[in-house]
Amino acid sequence: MTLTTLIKGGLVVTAADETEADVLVEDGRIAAVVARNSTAAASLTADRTLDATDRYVIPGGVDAHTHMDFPFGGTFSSDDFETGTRAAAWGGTTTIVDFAVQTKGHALREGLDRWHAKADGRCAVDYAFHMILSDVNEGTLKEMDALVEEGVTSFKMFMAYPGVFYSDDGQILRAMQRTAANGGLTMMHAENGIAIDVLVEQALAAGRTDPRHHGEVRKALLEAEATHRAIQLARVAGSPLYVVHVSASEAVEQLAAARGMDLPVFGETCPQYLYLSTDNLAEPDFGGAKYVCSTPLRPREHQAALWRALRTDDLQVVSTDHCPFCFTGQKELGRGDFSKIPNGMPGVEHRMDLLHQAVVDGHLTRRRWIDLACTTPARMFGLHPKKGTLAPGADADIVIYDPRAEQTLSAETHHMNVDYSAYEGKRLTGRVETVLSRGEPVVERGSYSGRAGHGRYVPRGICQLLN
Ligand SMILES: NC(=O)NCCC(=O)O
Ligand SMILES: [Zn+2]
Ligand SMILES: [Zn+2]
Repeated sequence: MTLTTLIKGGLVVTAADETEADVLVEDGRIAAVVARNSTAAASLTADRTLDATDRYVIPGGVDAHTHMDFPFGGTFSSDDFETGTRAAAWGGTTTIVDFAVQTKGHALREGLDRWHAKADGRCAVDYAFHMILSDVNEGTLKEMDALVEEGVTSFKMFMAYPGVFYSDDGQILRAMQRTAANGGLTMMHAENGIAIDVLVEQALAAGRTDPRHHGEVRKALLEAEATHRAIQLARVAGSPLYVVHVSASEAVEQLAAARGMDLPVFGETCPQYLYLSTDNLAEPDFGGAKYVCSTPLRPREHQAALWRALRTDDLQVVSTDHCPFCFTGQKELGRGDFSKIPNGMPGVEHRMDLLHQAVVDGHLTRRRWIDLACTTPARMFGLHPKKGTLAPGADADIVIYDPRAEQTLSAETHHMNVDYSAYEGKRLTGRVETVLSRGEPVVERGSYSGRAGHGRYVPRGICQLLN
């Protein structure tokens, strides 16, 4: 017999509402959300009661952009599915959507099977996959239809990284035409990689080898240009478009203009672009390498545009792009040549808290916090209403959140498998207290009770934001 759980006394916050309500969980699903002043609330009983007095009760986070055990620059990201999903659970994220990789010259199926093998039996929370297209050809295009049918409904392409993941405009157009026909969503890493490589070569030839030059050569205008081009290609193909890790205000302008024309164009940013900047990339003694990611961190002036776009819905999702590499032995591969620093930063554990801090600081409302971190990612990637909300029938992925707890982020205390924190010493108000994944406690009042293998693969439907 399965246990029933009653979460009592909290403020239930969803993207749509804030209600003093109690939440009843049965068989891993939400059975009822009952307003506290109703007669029904008085008669609710369960095998186990969790006290949420003075706490928020929110949906588990949906992080739609992670890279566990991801190959880059001759190494692999340092979190695998076991350590990465455990850290996600600690941070109140109960679903991740990771990127399976097609290797050049190989089938999508081969890459997807490899990602299933990496994740199967290892995850602490539920997971799904996008597919990275590294080699768009006739075979790839045919396979895309089958993947959409089986629940891998989004495909990432790269206008960056020539010779590695890069697709040219013709390949991009063909793949977009395919998603226009099969209901898939095209995701784009929008940076002009061909032009960037020229600037990289020139910088290195001039002796500009430090990490800060990574930010300088990956120019905001080259993000904006690629964003513009991706939008026009999507228009020609008649396909929806989701631009990942947007960091430049000029790229936001492109998205806003497209959305102003009612085009099905969406965008995501990440906490690192909201809180960190080129100042971090300039940290001495190669310290800037910790912050090398692409798109790169930008000068602080870009942040206001990103916060504004999150409020006005020109950006709809905040994901982490969690792709950690240890400083020792991994980031160090690029000492003396910034182009050899593996690209990516850790973050899967801190997204919910960093966005709650945005509520504290007045950038976002509580409901918008939940919308950006839980509900819209679930709808964008075909997981709603099973994931991303608190409503009868939804999976009981629930976080009890203490909005007044104080914490200081540090590599000493985080749970990600990486030897530094991008936010070392940052003080935050608010903290995840208890996390349920399909009704099972995975974090209980600050101690871990999850297990590898609890997390299940979730096939996805198509994007739910299209008319
Ligand atoms: N973002 C990053 O620097 N690394 C991960 C790969 C990608 O998303 O481009
Ligand atoms: Zn990318
Ligand atoms: Zn990424």
